[in-house]
Amino acid sequence: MARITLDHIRHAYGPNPRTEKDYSLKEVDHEWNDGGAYALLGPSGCGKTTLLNIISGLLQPSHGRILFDGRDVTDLSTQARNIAQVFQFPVIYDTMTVYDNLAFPLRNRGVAEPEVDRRVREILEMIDLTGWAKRKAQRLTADQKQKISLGRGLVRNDVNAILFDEPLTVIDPHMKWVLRSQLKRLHKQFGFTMVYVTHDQTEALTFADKVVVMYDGEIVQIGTPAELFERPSHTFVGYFIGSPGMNVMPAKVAGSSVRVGEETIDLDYAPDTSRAAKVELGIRPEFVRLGRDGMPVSILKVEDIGRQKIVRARFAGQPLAIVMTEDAEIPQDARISFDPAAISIYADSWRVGREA
Ligand SMILES: Nc1ncnc2c1ncn2[C@@H]1O[C@H](COP(=O)(O)OP(=O)(O)OP(=O)(O)O)[C@@H](O)[C@H]1O
Repeated sequence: MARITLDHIRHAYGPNPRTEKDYSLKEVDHEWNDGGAYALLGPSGCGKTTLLNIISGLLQPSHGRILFDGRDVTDLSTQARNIAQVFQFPVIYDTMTVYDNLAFPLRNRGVAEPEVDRRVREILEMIDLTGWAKRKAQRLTADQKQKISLGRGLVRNDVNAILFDEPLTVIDPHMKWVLRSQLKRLHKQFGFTMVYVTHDQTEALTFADKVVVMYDGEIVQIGTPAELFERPSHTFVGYFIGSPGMNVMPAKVAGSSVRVGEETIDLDYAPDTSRAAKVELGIRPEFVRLGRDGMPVSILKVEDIGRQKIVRARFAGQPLAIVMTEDAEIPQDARISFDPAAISIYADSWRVGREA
């Protein structure tokens, strides 16, 4: 497995890119750890596949270099990069048996038959197709074929990295959960470097140690699931991670206090927003306290979602979501306060840290 260095990578699909807007992938300059499980998460069109294809060698970046364990592989083909890939739709040989499909990547590399057999049986069990080993792949359902693709991606343990591009899209919801947990287990057991593209936050948060959130051709945050939840670096991360997403409201900062509408909230630090055209306050619905003390709020609606309820309210002229436990009481004349440690201030959409 390999450490992957993305050295000032940028990509434009069209010729002669001039402005930032011409780049489908804006500058990425990061190092991803050997044995790390990374998820690339973001909405459709944000550049996830572009970045994955640059890592795999299907696409040459317009600028920058890519290194595996310090070795420049920018000009190498996918095959020479020694990478396994699993795509959204099955890539298998229909006329071969399930067993032979899984054995193919190993036999291709000259692995001895007893070892081929051991690995293939292990994978067959993992993807729950042991009973189908001798069947021709063409007889299988789309779901089963995709499991073979996944198996082919995992069967070799000498690859530099395994890249997954939305691999579970065609898999049914229960099996999705099973396979995701197995991927996680395999990662722990073998320490593969894995990069997993998805637009589904649950998939990203359960699979990865580090989630790479992309928005509009840019990486806006790389963090553990907890970091993305507690300290979203960009308002987009706040919206995109969590359900409901973070409350983001226009604000004005003066020293160590912040105004939202007519309300003033004290902070325990003084964020520097002096150069920002747009200043916002972010607070996750889980960290808004609703009770008898604090600032006035009008309650519009209460949604019961099982063990929790979501209160839809209006605060200082802005919509506000509040998450409460199922049994929490909502008083007649409800008021709110924000957990000071959970308030984030954003200057032109980027979080201004407490150290600022
Ligand atoms: N071959 C191409 N030629 C021109 N533009 C492209 C090409 N492939 C992608 N793009 C553009 O690059 C941007 C990023 O696309 P990309 O496929 O990387 O996003 P994505 O996050 O993987 O989206 P999705 O989840 O829909 O696959 C989009 O604006 C897309 O239209």
